Amino acid sequence: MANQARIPVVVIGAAGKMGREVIKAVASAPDMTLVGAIDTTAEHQDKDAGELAGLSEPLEVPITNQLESMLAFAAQEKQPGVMIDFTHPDSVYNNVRSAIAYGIRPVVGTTGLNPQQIQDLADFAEKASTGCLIIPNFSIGMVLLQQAAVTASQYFEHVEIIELHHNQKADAPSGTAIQTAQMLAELGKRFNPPLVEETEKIKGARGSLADEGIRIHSVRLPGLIAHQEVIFGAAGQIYTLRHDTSDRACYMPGVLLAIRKVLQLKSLVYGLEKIL
Ligand SMILES: NC(=O)C1=CN([C@@H]2O[C@H](COP(=O)(O)OP(=O)(O)OC[C@H]3O[C@@H](n4cnc5c(N)ncnc54)[C@H](OP(=O)(O)O)[C@@H]3O)[C@@H](O)[C@H]2O)C=CC1
Ligand SMILES: O=C(O)C1=N[C@H](C(=O)O)C[C@H](O)C1
Repeated sequence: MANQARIPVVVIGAAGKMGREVIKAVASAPDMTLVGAIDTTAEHQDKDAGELAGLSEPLEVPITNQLESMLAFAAQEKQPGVMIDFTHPDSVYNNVRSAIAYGIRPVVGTTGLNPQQIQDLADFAEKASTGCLIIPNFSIGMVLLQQAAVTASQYFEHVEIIELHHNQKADAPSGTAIQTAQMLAELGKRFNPPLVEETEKIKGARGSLADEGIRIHSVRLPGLIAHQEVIFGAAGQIYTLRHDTSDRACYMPGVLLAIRKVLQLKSLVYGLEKIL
């Protein structure tokens, strides 16, 4: 495919665990080309993004911390550009606003945006008539788990979520667990009616309380990547749904799909299940 016809992609968080994986995936996609690799880590400035990601050949795209100038550069490409964000909950909101301001479509993997921030970004994307995707989890297995959980929640009154992640994760609960709880809460029924008055002898023992009485428990340990259980209970039975990741490559088909789909959108869409 001629270079002009490829989707120009900017990766922000390029030196991180997910950013490196995305760079490899974009480099191997026949319809995409990496035009920018942004990361604030001082020790990685000016390194070749491909080499940093572990590719045998350089991509001739240096890591830079200059977001605005990189967005301005991408905006000059003939094809509409996409920025994929895997950074940090503290920076993602401003990154996305900047991308939209330059006409670059954001695909957001970073979790930790609060509901007000998501609404603000939706309003901003709508006004700019620009596609934007916020995807708390890019793996197909998690979409299937969530669908099964929604089905089960029609028949169970008691449910708790346990999410388990590596201990370099900044936000808790995970974006995926929050989204899963939201999906169950959308049914409009209250879960976990109390049978006794509970006392937490140590604060937080019963986890965090999401909408409609759904509890989320967060585990952080080295050795984990990303895992989630949704546990339903009823008299005499337990129904457990579990998803495990063993390699961040599991997110890449979803990431590439999102890069292609965001170009067809004119507003903000939340969740991988909406674009499958
Ligand atoms: N949606 C999904 O399917 C998935 C989402 N995630 C989410 O993606 C995010 C990133 O995860 P992960 O890759 O593991 O994290 P990492 O910490 O490994 O990578 C983040 C990178 O972004 C850099 N960074 C931070 N702030 C900025 C900024 N303002 N501009 C440019 N670069 C910046 C960091 O630099 P420094 O370290 O120097 O701060 C780091 O190199 C998290 O929110 C995580 O929850 C993760 C996996 C899957
Ligand atoms: O930080 C991670 O690793 C992950 N973050 C996302 C989340 O918060 O849900 C997605 C996945 O769980 C991996």
